[in-house]
Amino acid sequence: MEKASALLFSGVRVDRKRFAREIARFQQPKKEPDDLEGIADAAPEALPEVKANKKEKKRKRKDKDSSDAVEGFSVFKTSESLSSILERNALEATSAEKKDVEKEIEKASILRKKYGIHISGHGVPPPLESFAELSSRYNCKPYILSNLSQLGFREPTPIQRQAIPVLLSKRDCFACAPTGSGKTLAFLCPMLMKIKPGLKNGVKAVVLCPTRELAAQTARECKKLAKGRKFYIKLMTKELSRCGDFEKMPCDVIISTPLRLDFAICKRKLDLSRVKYLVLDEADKLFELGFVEQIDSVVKACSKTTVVRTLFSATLPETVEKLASTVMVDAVRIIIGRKNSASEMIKQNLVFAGSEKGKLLAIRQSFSECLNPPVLVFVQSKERAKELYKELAFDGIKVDVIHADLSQQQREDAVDNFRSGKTWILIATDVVSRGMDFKGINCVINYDFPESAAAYIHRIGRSGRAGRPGEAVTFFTEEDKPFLRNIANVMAASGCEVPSWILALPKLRKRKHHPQRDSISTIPDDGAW
Ligand SMILES: Nc1ncnc2c1ncn2[C@@H]1O[C@H](COP(=O)(O)OP(=O)(O)OP(=O)(O)O)[C@@H](O)[C@H]1O
Repeated sequence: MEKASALLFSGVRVDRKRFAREIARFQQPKKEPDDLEGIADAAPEALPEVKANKKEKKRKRKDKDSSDAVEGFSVFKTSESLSSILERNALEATSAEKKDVEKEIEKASILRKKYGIHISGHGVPPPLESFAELSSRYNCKPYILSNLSQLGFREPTPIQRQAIPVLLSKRDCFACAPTGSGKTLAFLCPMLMKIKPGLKNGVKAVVLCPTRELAAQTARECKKLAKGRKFYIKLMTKELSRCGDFEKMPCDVIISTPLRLDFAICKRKLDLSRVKYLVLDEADKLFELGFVEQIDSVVKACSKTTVVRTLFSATLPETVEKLASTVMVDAVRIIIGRKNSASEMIKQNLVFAGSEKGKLLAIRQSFSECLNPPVLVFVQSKERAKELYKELAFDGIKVDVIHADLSQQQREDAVDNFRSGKTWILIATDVVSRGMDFKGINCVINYDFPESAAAYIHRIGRSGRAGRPGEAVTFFTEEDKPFLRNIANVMAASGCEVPSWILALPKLRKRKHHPQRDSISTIPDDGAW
C-alpha cells in the first residue's frame, strides 16, 4: 500500500503561491463545535480518526463554483449546514433561533440513531426523513421524484438518507454501507441533481467502477433515474475509448472502468477539466495496485478546483481511507451499521467438505436434494470456473459460467441469461463479486474459499439485497482451515452462529488466501478409469 500511496496522486500539488491568502486564512486556529457532533455520532472504531482529523489542517474550498483548473487539488469550499450556521450566527442569533437550531440538531441525531448512521466530520447536514425532502430542502426537480416513485422506491435507505444531503452540500465523502443497501442511488441521485444537461461545459460527472459489468449496470441505473431529462449518459465501451471523438460528442456523465477512461484521457484527449462530481464506486478495489496508476490519471484529469470526490464501498479498510484522505478535502465519513460487515439479511453457513473431491460431491448432492435457483457459485480462478462448468453442465442442469477469458458479448449474455432466469446456476470468478445486482439470488455458494474477509462480504452480498433474505454457503477444506477465523468473525458480527473452535483459531498475518488446488474433476488422478 505504501508503494501505491507513493504512486497514486504523485502528480498532485496545490499551487501554494496562488492560494497563499486562502491557506493563511485556513491555518488560523478555529473553534469547531461541530466536531463534537461527529464524535457523538461516530461509530466506536471511528473515534480515534475523528480525533486525529481535528489535528489536521482544515481545508476549505471557494464558495462558488469556478471553472479554474489547477493541477492538483484544492482547497476551499464551504458547506452551509445547520451547524455552520449555528457557528456563524452564534453571537447574533436570538435565543429562539438557537433553540430551533438545537432542536434540528437533536432531530438529526435521533434519525441517525434510528437508522444506524454514524458520521464524522464537521457540519454534516441532517439525514433525509423522506424522499419528499429532496424537493422541500433541495429543490429537486419533479422528474427525479417521479422516477424514484416509478422504480418503487418509497423511502430512502439509511445510506441514501445521509449521503444524499452530504453530497448535495458539495462535501467530499467516504461512505461505507452493507452490500445491497442502495449505495448506487446514494451517489447517482445527488449527481443528477447537481449537474445540468446540455452540450455546454463538457463532461460534468464521472463514475468509476472496477468491472465492465458493474459499469454497464450503473449506466443503466443512471439512465433510469434520469428518465425525462435529456442527459447524455455514456458507458465507456472499448470502442468508445479507442475511437470516440470526445470533442464533438455530447456527454454529461461518463461511467467507466479505470483502464478505459485512462486510455481515452491519454489517447483520445478526453477533457475532464470541468467535471464537478467524481465517484469511485467499490473504492477499496479501485485502490488496489492494479488500478492505482489509472485512478491517479483520472483524479488528476478531473482538475476543477471544486470537484466533489466521493468513495463508496461495503468494505473500506483503514489503509484505503488513509490513502484517499490525501486527496479528499474536508470530507465527511459515513458508516452505516458496523464498518466492513456483511448484510444481516443473509443466513451464512460453513460446510467442511474435506477435500476438492468432497466439494464436488457436496455441490452435486445439494443440487440433487434441493435446488432453489437462482444460485451463484464462486470459484477462485477462470480455470476452475471452466472445470466446474464442465462437471455441472454434464449433469444436465441449466448452468452457465462467467470469467475474464470470455468475450465481452459472452460475458454480457451470461449476465443477461442469469438475470432473466434462463440460467439457474451461474459459476463465476470474482468478476461479478462486487456491485452486481442480480435480483432475488437465493443462494451464493463459495465453492472455493474466498481470498479475504472483504471478498467474502462482497461475494455473499450478491444475495440478501434490498431488504430481501438470502443465503450463503462456504465450503472449506483442510487447507482453508487456518483462514476460517477471518470469515467466522464476519459471520459472528452479523449475528450468525459460529462454532467456538473456529473463533479460537490463531490470528493470521497473511491476509490473502490463494492456495494451489487440485483440479475439479470426477476422473481420478491416477487414471484408473
Ligand atoms: N430506496 C430504495 N428502496 C427500495 N429499493 C432500493 C432503494 N434504493 C435502491 N434500491 C434497490 O436495492 C438494490 C441494491 O442497490 P445497490 O445495487 O445500489 O446496492 P449497493 O449498496 O450498491 O450494493 P453493493 O455493495 O453490492 O454494490 C437494487 O436492486 C436497487 O434497485
